[in-house]
Amino acid sequence: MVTPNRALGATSLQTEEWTAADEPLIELQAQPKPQPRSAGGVHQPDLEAAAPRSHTPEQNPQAAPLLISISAPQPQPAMIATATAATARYIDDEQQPLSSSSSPPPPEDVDGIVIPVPRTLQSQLYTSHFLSTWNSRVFEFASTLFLASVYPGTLLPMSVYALARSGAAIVFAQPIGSLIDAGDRLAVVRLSIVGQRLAVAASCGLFWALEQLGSGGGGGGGAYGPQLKSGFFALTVVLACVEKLCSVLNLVSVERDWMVTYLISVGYTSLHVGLARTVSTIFELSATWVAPYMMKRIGVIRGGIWSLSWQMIWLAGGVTWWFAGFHGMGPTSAIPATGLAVGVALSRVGLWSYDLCAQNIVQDEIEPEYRGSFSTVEAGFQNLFELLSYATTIIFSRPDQFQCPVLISVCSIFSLLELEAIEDKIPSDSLCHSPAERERETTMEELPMEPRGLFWQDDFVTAEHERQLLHIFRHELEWPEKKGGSPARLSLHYGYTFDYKTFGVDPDIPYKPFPAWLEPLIPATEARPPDQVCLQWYPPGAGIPPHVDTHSAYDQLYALSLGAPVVMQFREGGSSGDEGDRRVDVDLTPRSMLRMAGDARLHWTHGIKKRKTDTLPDGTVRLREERWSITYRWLRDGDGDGDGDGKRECECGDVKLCDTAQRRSGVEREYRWKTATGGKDASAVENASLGDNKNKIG
Ligand SMILES: O=C(O)CCC(=O)C(=O)O
Ligand SMILES: [Fe+2]
Repeated sequence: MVTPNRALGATSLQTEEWTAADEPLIELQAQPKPQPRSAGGVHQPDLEAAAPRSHTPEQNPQAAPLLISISAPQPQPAMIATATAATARYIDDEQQPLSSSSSPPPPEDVDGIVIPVPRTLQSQLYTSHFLSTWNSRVFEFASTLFLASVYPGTLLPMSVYALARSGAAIVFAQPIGSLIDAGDRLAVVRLSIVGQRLAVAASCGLFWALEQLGSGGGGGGGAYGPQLKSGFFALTVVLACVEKLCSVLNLVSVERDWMVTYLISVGYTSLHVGLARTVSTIFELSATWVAPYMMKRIGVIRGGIWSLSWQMIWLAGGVTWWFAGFHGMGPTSAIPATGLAVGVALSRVGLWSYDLCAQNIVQDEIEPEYRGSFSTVEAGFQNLFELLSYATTIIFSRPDQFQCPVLISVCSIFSLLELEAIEDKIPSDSLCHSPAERERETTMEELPMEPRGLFWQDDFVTAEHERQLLHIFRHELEWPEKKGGSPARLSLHYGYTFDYKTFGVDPDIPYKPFPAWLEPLIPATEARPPDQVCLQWYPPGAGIPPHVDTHSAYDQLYALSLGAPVVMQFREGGSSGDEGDRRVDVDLTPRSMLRMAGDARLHWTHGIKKRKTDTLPDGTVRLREERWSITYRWLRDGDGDGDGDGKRECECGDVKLCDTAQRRSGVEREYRWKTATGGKDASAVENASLGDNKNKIG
């Protein structure tokens, strides 16, 4: 479809001169930087909604996955009993919801001793657990702020700090688990609380001392200032590890048994629970292999959608099973509980896979400088849903009300998927059509404007396909070294390499086959594949000088735009210094394919100014962002003029822009370049436009 107003108006940049010197990069203005699309449309809400979410090993290495999802109900008195059961067993006689007539008898430990849990202990336990979780989260956030203020301008200390903290949780996961399993549970909870508080208090003192020492290594502390600062920092790292381990200890020792107890209360033995946990963990871990494979095959977005769908299907199945049995057998019957447990365990493959897909999208979509704030907002949402989960289980705390939190949780997950789908504008066929199939459906239309010969196609690739491509460009390709300080375009070449001395294919450089990602991007509108394809990366601020792609060498020309939009300027007849030549700006929108033919190809130059913003016709100043383009070139037939010499020649006769016309009219090569480029260095422009030297092409 032809986009109206594609041409941005021939006058908007009329007075600007186009030389490197005259084109200083416009510094970032007070333009609001486009906010990252809220989570690239796929931000990570807490999919567990009404259940505490701790599905990464780092967050909760020990907690049973099953527990996490089904532990939504607050522990009933009987549940607390086994939660703290290492040395004593309690049952609250007054409340005993699990020993109602329709329920099996309350759980007993192997010794069969049951001791009531005092209400005060229950509420203390809840309060303490709430405070521990709160403490840990606030500390995590505050420590980042402290470090940012102590070490401005570098992410290194913060990263070391966070890495050590998370690393400790992973490395010490096993010993912590053994401590919980082997020790006195109440003592372990106490140890975790005291340890966490002490670590936080000591860290605060150290942060204060670090602040006093000043930022950037200098400041206070006299001659020993820097060493002191490093020492203090090392101590804060150790304390962060202690704090993290204590918080995991607390989380696991208090929360884990809710689920275990629930399953035991419906008739599970310890062996059954152990088996269920193992199977569930295997499911979760399988996502580590499933997700990357899936992303490779169908892309991150579709991978994310498949993961969410998988999650929903199993959750729906589990919940249906559970509800079906709920009225018949009661909440404490093993069969409905097993149905729910199986559904939840299987659904978690989807949750983990989704998380991995979302991480990938965040990496690709969110600018590095926003990733920090993005992650804190994300963490905020997780905490919010966690709080909501506690709230629902406080409101619906009896086992016969357990269906309410479960229902709320599942509904939240379903509605979140709906939101994701709407926000990401997932096309209805995106689950089953490959991008390659879709992209050939449309055809090119000529833009109704001067220069004639610009053919356009919106959405040559889908947004999802584009995302996959950008991922490959960013992470899988080897780009040539960047030279110089200012933002410069980098190029990679495929197919034949053009030799500017002979104006033919360079026989010394072997044909470089098109990589798999390029194959589906070859325009199907030409009789044969292009002879040369050039992938170019434009960092913000980079451009390409005005030029015509060598007439004699190449016939038609296509350019696919990916990433951020950019304004390309066409100038009539090349710049000969007079200001009368017409200029037309064309907004190259992402995923669009442009074909240059006729006048636009032969008699107008094209180029992209080196600057950090583009001004649109309505006055909007748009910040440049990373852009990639793929240029496709077809070699002209040799001996097109029929004189038998086999030379590639162009018959357009434009002495200003055509190398054949210039050669025929005796214009010297050097001069020819200068004419075409308004006096700029010739080879620089040719290299700029057509792909640099042989070495780079490799
Ligand atoms: O980046 C583009 O879209 C066009 C690049 C170009 O003109 C060229 O490579 O010759
Ligand atoms: Fe070009």
